[in-house]
Amino acid sequence: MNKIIKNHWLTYILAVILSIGSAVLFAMFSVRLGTVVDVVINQDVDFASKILACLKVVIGWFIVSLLFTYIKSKNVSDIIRDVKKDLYVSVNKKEMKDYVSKSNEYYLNNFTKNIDLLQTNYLSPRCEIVANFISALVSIGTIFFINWKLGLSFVGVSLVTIALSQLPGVIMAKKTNEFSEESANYLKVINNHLKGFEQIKLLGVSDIFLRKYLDRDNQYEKSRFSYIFVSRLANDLGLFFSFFAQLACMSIGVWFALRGDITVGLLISAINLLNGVFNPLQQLAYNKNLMGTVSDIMKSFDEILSREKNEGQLIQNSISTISIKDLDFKFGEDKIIFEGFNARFEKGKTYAIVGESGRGKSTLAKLIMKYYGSDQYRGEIQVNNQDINTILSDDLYKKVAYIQRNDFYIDGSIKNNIELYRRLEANNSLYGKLKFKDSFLDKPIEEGSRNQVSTGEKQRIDIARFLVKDYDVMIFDEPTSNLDKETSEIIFDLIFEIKDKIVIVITHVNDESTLNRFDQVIRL
Ligand SMILES: Nc1ncnc2c1ncn2[C@@H]1O[C@H](COP(=O)(O)OP(=O)(O)OP(=O)(O)O)[C@@H](O)[C@H]1O
Repeated sequence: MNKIIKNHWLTYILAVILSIGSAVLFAMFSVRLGTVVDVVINQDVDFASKILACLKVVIGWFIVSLLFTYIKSKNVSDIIRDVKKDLYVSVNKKEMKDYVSKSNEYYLNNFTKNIDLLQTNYLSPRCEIVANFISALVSIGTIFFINWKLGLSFVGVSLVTIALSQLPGVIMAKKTNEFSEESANYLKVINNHLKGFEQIKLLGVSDIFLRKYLDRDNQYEKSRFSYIFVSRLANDLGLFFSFFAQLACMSIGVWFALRGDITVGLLISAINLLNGVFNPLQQLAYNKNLMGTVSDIMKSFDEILSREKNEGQLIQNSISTISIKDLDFKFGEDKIIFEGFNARFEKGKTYAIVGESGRGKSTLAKLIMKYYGSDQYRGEIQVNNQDINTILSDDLYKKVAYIQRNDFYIDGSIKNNIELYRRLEANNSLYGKLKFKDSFLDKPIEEGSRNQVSTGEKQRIDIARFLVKDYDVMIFDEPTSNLDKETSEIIFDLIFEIKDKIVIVITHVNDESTLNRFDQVIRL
């Protein structure tokens, strides 16, 4: 994160320079305002030129402040754009095992809510805090210039104000984290309920799910309330301390004027300069508290951004064997899936993996596809006698296809959904074998019309996405589960047409005639 932020040092420095300019012009305006008052009191003839000088400074201040706001916004939006880009790239470069260890909503929350919090609670305050500090410094410096004793007294009062304004920072940090966490939980529930809309409706369980939703939303809104309240409270407390401080400073100023240490005009200048001290100081304390709230969010970004180097060897030659040796694997402490399991798959042969539901058929495919790390199982999984953990994952996925049911679609035609933006050669014979007519391939599958594609058709789309490319190994996970007998036979015919590859089919089909077509049937 810090690296991305540092990359935008130029706009940040520019913003700092402009904030110095704005503070200096504000101080100049305050001093000139005092001279205008003194001119009036002394009935000087130079009144018009003093007013004009004052006006020029105000216009200058406005232009510089406008530029500051523009550059600050640019700095913030450029950083946000880069953070999001890096997050997207990092998520896509994650190893399968790392990605699936977190929920989709965890990532979604980081791309949305946490990005917003990064902007409001860190990047914007980060620019403003410097402007706040500089404004306070220049204004106090100018007061020193008017009268150093007055300046010294103001510094004392300011320091006390800053110290008191820090108090709510710790609570603010806690409430921000709670708000972010509750947002992720909320996203999870709402996302799931929307996905399950049809089931909820058809089962008539809307009321139950409404209650579940309200429970979760209640937690979320409570955390939002605490977050907003504590943030506002911090701001109001800052204002409260600042009012007291201004009152104290003003009293000190009047006392100096009464003693004749400063003129009435300079007293007015000093009082106006107090705006350049206390508003920014109050903002500074508030911004500092805000910036302290995002440390957990930053850690979360860093966690996503941290990329294990995608290292590993390429698979030498085309894949001729996959061996599983003495595999022990369990979920949690007691759900044993494999114990001393051995299997060997060879090029040119077809394998059926059968077994009752929940035995671990898909888990076996996922182990080969590195969904689980080597620290999660014992034994060895080898491709061409190379341990899969030493193999570059992307190379594995280039050579091994794992075809499973999924609901990933892009807006476009069925053909676009098979091709998924890849430049592929025409596959008319494959489409013909899969019974895809031209009218079907051109059919739109956009948001809203997805229900117009049947489950069996979707299943064939899933299969076609992989069959259009050349792989050494093809693992089909229940390729015919939603297909009629005739289409199932077409799919099996297609599968058995595949030559010179390792073909593994996870299936519930148990008719002997189909199973007999495989070279080996592995029963789990
Ligand atoms: N990430 C996980 N955490 C905990 N348990 C899991 C996880 N993934 C799967 N399981 C459990 O492990 C068991 C094996 O799952 P798997 O999907 O491999 O079964 P399967 O043999 O393919 O079943 P089916 O034929 O029903 O698809 C199941 O009981 C499943 O509930």
